[in-house]
Amino acid sequence: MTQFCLSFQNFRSHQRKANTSEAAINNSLADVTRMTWKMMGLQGITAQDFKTTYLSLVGYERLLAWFDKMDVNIKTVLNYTKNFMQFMKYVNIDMDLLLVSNDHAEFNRLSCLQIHIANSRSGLDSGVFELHKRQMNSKPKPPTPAEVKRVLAVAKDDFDRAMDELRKKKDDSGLILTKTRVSFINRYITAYLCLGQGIRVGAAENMHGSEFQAAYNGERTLSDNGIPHIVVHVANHKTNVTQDCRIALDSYWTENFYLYFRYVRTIIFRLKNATHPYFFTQNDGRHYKKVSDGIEKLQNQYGVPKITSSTARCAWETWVESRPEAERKLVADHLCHSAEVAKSHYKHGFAKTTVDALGAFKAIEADLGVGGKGNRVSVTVDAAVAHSVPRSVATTSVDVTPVAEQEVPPSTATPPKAVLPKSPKTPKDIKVERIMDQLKEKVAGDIADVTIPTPTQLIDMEKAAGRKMSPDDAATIQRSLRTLRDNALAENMAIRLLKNEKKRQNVPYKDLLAPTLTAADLSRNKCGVKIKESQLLSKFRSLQKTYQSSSLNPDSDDMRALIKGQSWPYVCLRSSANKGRGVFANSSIPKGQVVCDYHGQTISSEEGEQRMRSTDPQATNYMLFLKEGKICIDASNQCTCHSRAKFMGTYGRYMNHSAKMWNVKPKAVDLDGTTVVLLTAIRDIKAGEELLFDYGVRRGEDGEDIGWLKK
Ligand SMILES: C[S@@+](CC[C@H](N)C(=O)[O-])C[C@H]1O[C@@H](n2cnc3c(N)ncnc32)[C@H](O)[C@@H]1O
Repeated sequence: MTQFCLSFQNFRSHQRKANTSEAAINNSLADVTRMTWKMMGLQGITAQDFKTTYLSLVGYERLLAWFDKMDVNIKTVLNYTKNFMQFMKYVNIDMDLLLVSNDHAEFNRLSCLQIHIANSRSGLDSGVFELHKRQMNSKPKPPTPAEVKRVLAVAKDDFDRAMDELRKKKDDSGLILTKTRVSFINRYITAYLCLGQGIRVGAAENMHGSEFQAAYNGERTLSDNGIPHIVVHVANHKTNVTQDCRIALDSYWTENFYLYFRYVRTIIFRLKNATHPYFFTQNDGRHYKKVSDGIEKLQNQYGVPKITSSTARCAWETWVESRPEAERKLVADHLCHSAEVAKSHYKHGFAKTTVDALGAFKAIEADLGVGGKGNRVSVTVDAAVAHSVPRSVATTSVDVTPVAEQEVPPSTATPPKAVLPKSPKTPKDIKVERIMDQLKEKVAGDIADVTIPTPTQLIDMEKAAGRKMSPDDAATIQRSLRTLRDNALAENMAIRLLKNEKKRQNVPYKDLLAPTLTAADLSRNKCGVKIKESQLLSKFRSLQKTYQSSSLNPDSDDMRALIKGQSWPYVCLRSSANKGRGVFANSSIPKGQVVCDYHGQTISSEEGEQRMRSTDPQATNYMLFLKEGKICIDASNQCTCHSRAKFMGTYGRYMNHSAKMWNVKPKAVDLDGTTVVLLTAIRDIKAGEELLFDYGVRRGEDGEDIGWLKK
């Protein structure tokens, strides 16, 4: 008891020196006491008997098992262990004073315990990290800058054509612009500003005609990127955005802005018999209000991914997060972020208040290369994309209802956060991190110095400390010490398991050893995580199944993210003549590419048939019967992995049938215990083609003739 109290005092005085508050010290000590008493309780030791020697490895392992059994929140466990580890440091200080000279074995024993706790703790840490990673992977990711550019690329032809018509007019007499045209031109230009230049909604709306005119007349020119462009300063605005902004226009855009200014605006004004100071106006001559609406219409019309200017900014912010400081600052500048916002997003504490996105776009584009870089499914943006949408769709008339005056965009004072924003660290976080770093260093140093004792030596040490240690416990300690240092043991263990599994299942060894498996699983072991046999084996089995059934690795984080986020890059939903909705290629698809998945509720065939019987035979049918395994995937009802709204938008359920012209084939795979049907292109598919697969049935449920089933 004396040693324990002394350590408490030591702990207190050291924490006070580190300026930790009394409340925090008391909290830590409460954790330590709780943990120690629990360890003792689990070993059947009463408080009266307590000595440091009872802080044993077995007790600690039992404690972890107890946490497990009680389903204690992992963060609580981390907290307890953190405090316990810190405390142990001070026990060791005592040990230095009291034990090293007197009781070498006790000192060694406690060192082993401390290392073991560090080992488990980093295991827990990486567990939390894994969990976080999995959660993040299951979230839909923001679009990449390359995807942002697609919005503009797809509609560019139509825009150029519209502007060409304007260009051909010598004067504006007799020039007639339909409302649809005006609306489209407005949208395209504002989309360019919001998406292409990263200007927040609101800023460009406040651009004055006179500002553009002044710039056009040569008041301001700039060519610091080697590309001549004019810069329009937008200084006078009414929104609560606090920055001025600069819009940089290359010659292409200067001319298009001019055409807009010269013809589109004047026509609108003449129609409405009004004058207006603002550069952008609606069809009825009013100030162009809700740019984000316009952008959305453009995206709907052209069937390109939904990107608002805020998600465009998210894309930049997310992308730039992993970039060097200077680049982060550059993007913050270009995105017009205030110092405050920039600080919380990128933590560099400074942002200019101007926009010169052309430079940023060029710099970042150069860096991204074709199709983008980074951890996302990339979409290649090339000229082909611009032609990828059938003209019939492109010329569909759009709703040009003027946007109501009061539809002011939501406050732009608080720009949206990047998708993976790191919340600002509190002083406490920083302190905890520092302490943890110190501890890690200490532990790492200890490991480097400690010669790993053999199990026999460990048993002897325990004997010297007046305790008994079983050979199993000794082996556990040794293993935990070794896994901290290298993977060899864990690797051997895995291979041994594989070999046993091979014998049990009587399958070729190489089929079990999936290429990504050992690397991914064993690398975690660098953190000292013990491999659980059961986990390893179940992973091997599911991998084995999925590898056999698909050429693409379905058991990959990418695949999970695609399914969860339904971020399949090659497809879009459109209406299909006489068939309801259908899935279409939004760009050319190479043969062998998995285009999307079909999933829903997995039920038995019998249950599926029963459900079919109880629904209206005329209703659209979303049941997919798989001969293999006699199961049915019911995609009319919500799956377990998506919300109802999200599930209704999953692509596979909208894929139509063709018996003769199918271009996609289904393949069932097992993904984390759920059957998912992956749909793979059987040939190169052109942009705009409808994707079809053979439902495998030629007659109706009651044997009736159904024409489309045979085509
Ligand atoms: C899995 S859903 C396909 C999506 C469906 N088109 C929709 O809009 O929800 C299957 C249903 O689509 C329709 N369908 C599929 N292929 C078709 C085709 N080739 N011709 C006509 N209708 C078709 C049928 O009504 C069928 O029950």
